[in-house]
Amino acid sequence: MLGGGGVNGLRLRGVTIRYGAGPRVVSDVDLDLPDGAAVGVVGESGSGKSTLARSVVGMVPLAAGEITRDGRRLRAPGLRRVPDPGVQLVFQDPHGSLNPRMTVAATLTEAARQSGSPERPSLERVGLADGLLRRYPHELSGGQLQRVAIARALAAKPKLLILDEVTSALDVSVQALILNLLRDLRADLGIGYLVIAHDLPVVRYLCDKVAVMHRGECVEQGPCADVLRAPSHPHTRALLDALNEESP
Ligand SMILES: Nc1ncnc2c1ncn2[C@@H]1O[C@H](COP(=O)(O)OP(=O)(O)OP(=O)(O)O)[C@@H](O)[C@H]1O
Repeated sequence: MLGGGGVNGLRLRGVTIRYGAGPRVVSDVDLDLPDGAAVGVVGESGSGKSTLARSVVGMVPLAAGEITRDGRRLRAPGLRRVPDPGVQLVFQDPHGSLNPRMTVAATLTEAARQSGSPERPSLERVGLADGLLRRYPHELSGGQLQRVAIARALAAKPKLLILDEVTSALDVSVQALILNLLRDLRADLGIGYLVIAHDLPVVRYLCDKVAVMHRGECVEQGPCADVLRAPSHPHTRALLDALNEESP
């Protein structure tokens, strides 16, 4: 069923989320990610960024609104979770997101099988040597694990990767390498990103547009250059101050 009017890319309209009978933690959010676009979502802790990201892949249900991709309704209240391999989520903590009892090769083979892909995603694509295929997660560094998690997400040949604080758990020097990798992947594969981040330089590095969340609402969105340099909303200014943002 078409819910998004045949529009290309991911579209969120009126997305509202609550956990159980609790208060709304995301309220009436509209967001557009045309194919290949990279959009950041920033906001203080608890503002609903991760919840919004999880709703896109169907991990949390919507209380109101809808999410469509290429005009196909994926998420809406009461709608059974529609699988969409075109959107993959990469988590903050690669230790928690990879099965500790599976080798890298087994993890990637399993991801390929689940997505119906004939071939295992390549480690070279994410800057790792094939020699790591036989290792288990505990034998890898945080940066290597995050690269494996990214390779796994690429198995389904997604149009969009949701990156939920993917560099936050890593050392600063490793963060830069992962950001370079993500930028290269986008340039080479044309995939889009929805980047959830505390860190505004991360968003500025990876994204064209940014949306600012405050207490579950999207209070401002627009090109990074406009929003991060000359925010119009007081909460964006407060967020920039809180993060000790330096003038570019
Ligand atoms: N599983 C859950 N059950 C109940 N409430 C939850 C759950 N997960 C998150 N929340 C609440 O939803 C609100 C939004 O949390 P969320 O993690 O989406 O925010 P966030 O902006 O991603 O924060 P952070 O940057 O700290 O990760 C918070 O008030 C949080 O306590």
